[in-house]
Amino acid sequence: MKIFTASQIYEADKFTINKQQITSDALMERAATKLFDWMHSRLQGAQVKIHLFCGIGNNGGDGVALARHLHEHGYDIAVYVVNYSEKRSKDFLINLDRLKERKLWPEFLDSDCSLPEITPNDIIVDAIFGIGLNRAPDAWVANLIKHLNSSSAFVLSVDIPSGLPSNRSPWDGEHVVRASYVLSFQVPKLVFFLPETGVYQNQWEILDIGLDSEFLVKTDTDYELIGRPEIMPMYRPRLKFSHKGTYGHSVIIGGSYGKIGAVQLASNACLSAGSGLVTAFVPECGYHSLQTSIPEIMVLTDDADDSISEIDIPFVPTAIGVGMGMGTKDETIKAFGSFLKKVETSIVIDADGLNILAKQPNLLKDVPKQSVLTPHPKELERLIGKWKDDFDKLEKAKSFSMKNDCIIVIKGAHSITVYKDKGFVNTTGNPGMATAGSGDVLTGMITGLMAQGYAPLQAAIFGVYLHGLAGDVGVSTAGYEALKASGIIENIGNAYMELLRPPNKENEEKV
Ligand SMILES: NC(=O)C1=CN([C@@H]2O[C@H](COP(=O)(O)OP(=O)(O)OC[C@H]3O[C@@H](n4cnc5c(N)ncnc54)[C@H](OP(=O)(O)O)[C@@H]3O)[C@@H](O)[C@H]2O)[C@@H](O)CC1
Ligand SMILES: [K+]
Repeated sequence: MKIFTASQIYEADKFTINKQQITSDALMERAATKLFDWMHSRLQGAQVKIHLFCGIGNNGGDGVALARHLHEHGYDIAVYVVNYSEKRSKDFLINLDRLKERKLWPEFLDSDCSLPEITPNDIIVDAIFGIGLNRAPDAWVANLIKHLNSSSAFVLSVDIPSGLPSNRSPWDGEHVVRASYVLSFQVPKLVFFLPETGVYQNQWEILDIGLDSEFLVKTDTDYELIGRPEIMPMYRPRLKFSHKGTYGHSVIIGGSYGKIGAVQLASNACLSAGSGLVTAFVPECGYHSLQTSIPEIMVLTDDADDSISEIDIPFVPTAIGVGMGMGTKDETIKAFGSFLKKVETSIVIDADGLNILAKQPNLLKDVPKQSVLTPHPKELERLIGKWKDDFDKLEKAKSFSMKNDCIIVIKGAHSITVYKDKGFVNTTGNPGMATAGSGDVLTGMITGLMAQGYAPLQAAIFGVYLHGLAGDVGVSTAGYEALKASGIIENIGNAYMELLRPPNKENEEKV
């Protein structure tokens, strides 16, 4: 699903009004009807107090129109107009008049008003600011937002939590509505997925307000949300008349004394992702543990006992994953440098491989084109430098990717795979996956996918999705705290099955 910017949404708005020959008021009515239907189907007339806080723009207009529907269906509502500007929008005013025609008089809030009383059992509808927010809210509006946040009531935000800009971090985090739920129109907003701005909403859902599909299909976006519909077409089914050679020979390079487990996890994950053959290349000290823990893989060892000093692979691997647990000793840096000079096809670089590149940026020129880099936040910072906020981080990652022709997987709650000027935002995964070795598993999986013929960008996007899905299946039995990296590997198979399960299978079983 495409993630549009605010200006693209405004364009879609105009395009729809023109093409469908409707008024902007009719579009607002569609939005308000969808909001109402969502609430009504859940509340079914319950007499819970609903406080609607409406701004004076179109977000406020949505709120005022929703208030009318709620009133007509007998809900117990209180409407407040947050009067932060004289520039009221046309459709806001139309809907305000409709309320007044029904003898409903909102309370107008301004800088010297008293704050409405709200109890924890009430519901707040937050329609103060939408995607039109372009500066910090005035102090009294900020104060109102803080009051809403401290109420403990359920907060339903319209389109986007008020006070949260759609293209930058907030001016002050305390002046943003903390939404229990966001009903966002037509398309998700990028801020929902970034670590600094995602915290302002607990859950979000899209309401389809019928923005024109021609516009939505034809318009290119900088970001795309990756869910099952985007992943399925990438899947490469296994062929009946195939053998292990068909699915490639992966090599996983890494490990040092005390950190052989990282290679074990990556190799195992590589195999479970479907690589036909897997060879691990480790320092001598890793030989026995690898041979005994994973009988399916082959092991090559470095002459040195406790860290890598020379990388010598006596065949041409189909795919290579390198860096986990490798350390950054001088001889390892040297070995990694000469390895990069020899290798020709795209590789996957993780952990100490990335730390070495950060220490010695001159090595970047030898990294094969379209290699996949899988940094966690600290490793990313070492590579691309400090960032001001999440948006700056994405821009920096994009220019790094552009300059070095590499794919960067920015790991996080919603990992974002960046290639040149595009970002692919993942939707699977959970906090249980914030555990030792989870990243090694991901590197192994992406390598295993590349071995099977997935192009590097696809391997990264698909691998991140499958890794998250394996973690999601894993927590269903292990729980968040007990899920381990090896538990993620155990569920890679289940994740494939889940991916391939027909969407209606569950229903069929119930019949
Ligand atoms: N296409 C769609 O999907 C549809 C969208 N719809 C809805 O429209 C919403 C966007 O509406 P909107 O453009 O009127 O902006 P909104 O957020 O209500 O702000 C109002 C105005 O406030 C101003 N302003 C900004 N910051 C400020 C500040 N700190 N303090 C004081 N003032 C400030 C700024 O005006 P300015 O003063 O800069 O001229 C801004 O224009 C969208 O989120 C969705 O809910 C639906 O109706 C159906 C179709
Ligand atoms: K809002």
